[in-house]
Amino acid sequence: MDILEKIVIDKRKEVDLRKSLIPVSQLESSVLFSRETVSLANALKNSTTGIIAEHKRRSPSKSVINHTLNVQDVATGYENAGVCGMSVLTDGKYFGGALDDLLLARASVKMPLLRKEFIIDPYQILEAKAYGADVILLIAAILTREEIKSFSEFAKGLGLDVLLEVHNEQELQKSIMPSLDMLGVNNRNLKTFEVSLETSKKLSTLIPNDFVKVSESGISSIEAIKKLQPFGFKGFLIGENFMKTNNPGESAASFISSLK
Ligand SMILES: O=P(O)(O)OC[C@@H](O)[C@@H](O)c1c[nH]c2ccccc12
Repeated sequence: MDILEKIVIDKRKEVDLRKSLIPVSQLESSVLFSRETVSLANALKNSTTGIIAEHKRRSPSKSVINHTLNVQDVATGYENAGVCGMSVLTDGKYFGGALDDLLLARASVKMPLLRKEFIIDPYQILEAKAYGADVILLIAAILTREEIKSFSEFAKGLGLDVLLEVHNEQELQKSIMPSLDMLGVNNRNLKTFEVSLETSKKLSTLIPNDFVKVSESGISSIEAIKKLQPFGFKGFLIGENFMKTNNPGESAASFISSLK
């Protein structure tokens, strides 16, 4: 069994437990549920830098990245750096995150927030909204075409943007549909952890131009971004490169100023 399969098995158990403890009606009556969302896709379209900065404490591929920072400080630092949006990992077991991280980030900033999660059930989309997200991630590798369609339409109905993540041509072909706002190419294979920016370049030509193209993972230099821009990428999701430092906001700020 590969790591992605393991994560999904654990996630189903976790979601069943959450559902039994917090009913949908409670999520729907939370204060943030009626908040008006801010579009990440629009922010990326209007930006010349397009950085989406991530809060990630650890990962199955790197183990500990940073366990000492306060998520509110990280969020404020990223916003001041001028990023287009922030990705907040909410998976606990494999990434050391929590839904409360999303809530705390929301309390600190106005910029678009992405709930970074292994979404396998519409309940998690309601949670995303209730905890202050503006965007959800859907991962093609763990969903059927029918699920991608129904989950993305459900999210759109709640005012959330949808970022659909693919890693190969087959995942991309099954996923293209109008209810998605952004198509992300993950340069990291979630089954083997291998990282190659060539994956973004290879798949870019197959992504129709009506989607905002995002390149995800393994980006650690300005040169990498300069190489990806000619392939039509408008968004760049960066986690470890910022989170491995003592001050992710400052590293994002200096990264963005050298990109301009
Ligand atoms: O830390 P990196 O290599 O800059 O990567 C960030 C982000 O792309 C990565 O965390 C990610 C991309 N897709 C995911 C899906 C689930 C968990 C994590 C991810």
